[in-house]
Amino acid sequence: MIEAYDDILLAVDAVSLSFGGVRAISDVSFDIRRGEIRAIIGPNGAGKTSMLNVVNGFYHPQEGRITYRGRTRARMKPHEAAVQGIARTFQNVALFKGMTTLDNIMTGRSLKMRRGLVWQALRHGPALAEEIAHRRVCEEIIDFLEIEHIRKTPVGALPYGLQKRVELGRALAMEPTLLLLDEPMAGMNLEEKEDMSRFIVEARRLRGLTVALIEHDIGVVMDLSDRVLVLEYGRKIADGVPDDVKTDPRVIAAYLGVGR
Ligand SMILES: Nc1ncnc2c1ncn2[C@@H]1O[C@H](COP(=O)(O)OP(=O)(O)OP(=O)(O)O)[C@@H](O)[C@H]1O
Repeated sequence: MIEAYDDILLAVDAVSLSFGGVRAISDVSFDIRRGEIRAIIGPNGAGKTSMLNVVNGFYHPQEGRITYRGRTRARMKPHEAAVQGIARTFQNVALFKGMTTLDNIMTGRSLKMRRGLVWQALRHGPALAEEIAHRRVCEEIIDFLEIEHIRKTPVGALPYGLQKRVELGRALAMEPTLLLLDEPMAGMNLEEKEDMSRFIVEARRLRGLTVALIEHDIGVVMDLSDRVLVLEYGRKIADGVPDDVKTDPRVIAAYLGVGR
């Protein structure tokens, strides 16, 4: 298991984010501990995706601070997030649809490739050795995610559930410290959700990952997560272990009870 479970990997402190007149996030603070699976839930429009975009540097909050691995950041671009070990998947799958599963997962390695494009194109000498090493990492991920049978299939031809799995593979290929998953099980049937849950738990165990995920399926969230942050209209209304959050009257009123 993870040794430093109590360490804070990421702290969000009094963050507020507006788009023109729309306040997407209002004064939200929470943290993510190293090695935990942290869920962010809430009704539609609660600010969940905006929060992931703040964490990975895609949006810059007007107020508040983000501290990652002990360093408080000013502004950060998404590609810097990747360099710092933050990877993410998207609500609507963002893969190269004409490329195969293997090639899509290989794109997750691009930051780790040391040889330039010319060397890569020549596929010769050190560049070839490097490519083989990257391929090996990707093949291991393909085995791990049980998608060997589709490794040469263009992802556009795959059912949605498998595309989500390939997207997870690409994120894992980045060998992140913090993995952000935006609705990893949306549109999946029960069996696919169980598979995805298993992969997330195993990725955490085997790779020492920390995971933050947005998910609407409350059953999955409560089973999978160590702690759950609940947002409503951009505000934090609850934060704690699943058993406490489940029974919190504000959460029941805002989210669980009315099925919005
Ligand atoms: N780029 C943007 N420009 C303007 N408004 C935005 C933008 N992104 C989000 N918003 C607004 O901010 C609020 C929070 O949106 P966000 O997508 O973060 O919520 P969410 O909880 O992820 O919702 P959902 O569950 O529907 O994905 C909403 O009112 C939304 O319309």
